[in-house]
Amino acid sequence: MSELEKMLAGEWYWSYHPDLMAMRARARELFTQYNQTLNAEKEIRNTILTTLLGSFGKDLDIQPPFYCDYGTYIYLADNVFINFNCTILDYAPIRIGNNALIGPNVSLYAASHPLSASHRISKGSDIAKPITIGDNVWLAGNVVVCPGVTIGDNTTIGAGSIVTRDIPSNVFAAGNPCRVIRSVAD
Ligand SMILES: CC(=O)SCCNC(=O)CCNC(=O)[C@H](O)C(C)(C)COP(=O)(O)OP(=O)(O)OC[C@H]1O[C@@H](n2cnc3c(N)ncnc32)[C@H](O)[C@@H]1OP(=O)(O)O
Repeated sequence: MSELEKMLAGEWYWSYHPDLMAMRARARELFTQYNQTLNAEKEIRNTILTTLLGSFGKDLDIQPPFYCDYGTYIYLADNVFINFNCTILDYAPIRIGNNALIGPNVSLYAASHPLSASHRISKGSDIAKPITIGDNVWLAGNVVVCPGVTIGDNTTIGAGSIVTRDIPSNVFAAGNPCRVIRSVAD
């Protein structure tokens, strides 16, 4: 298996393989271009995002600056709004559903490393798990979503939360670690 195949299979892999570094360099060039665009330059933004992202739906609005590692593994549905300074480490697929509101300084991290220091400093010490965010979800400012987390439809995650475990649909959850605070009826 190549390092890319291992990464996408959720196995330990070496993220400094030249092929992976080249893919990340490509993403950096594209988001650097994107981050220099003006709000009125919608066609230029759309062209860059078409090259950068895995897929996206209608009416996407990403406010610069925006950062990601590959872009290729980011899949956005319709009517997604991403506010300033979002960081997405898409070493595994990251899916965001329809009508998402992503607050400022939100970070979605699919990438992780071992806690054992000797393993961490060896080659092959990277691992990634997908993140899935349902439809109509609001992640308030400064939320961090950890690898492998799924957040259900219609849920709100309060500002500053660190989401380490799955959160169900139709709730307000917050805190570090993020816990369900209450159900939210529509
Ligand atoms: C798309 C964009 O650009 S978003 C723009 C930026 N705006 C934001 O980031 C919004 C910031 N506000 C929040 O995140 C808030 O958490 C909200 C609005 C989601 C919810 O706030 P509230 O309606 O006040 O929550 P609610 O009254 O249900 O609070 C219930 C409990 O949860 C606690 N709580 C509320 N928010 C949080 C939070 N972010 N972190 C930890 N605990 C929280 C409350 O203190 C309360 O605890 P208590 O009962 O012990 O007093």
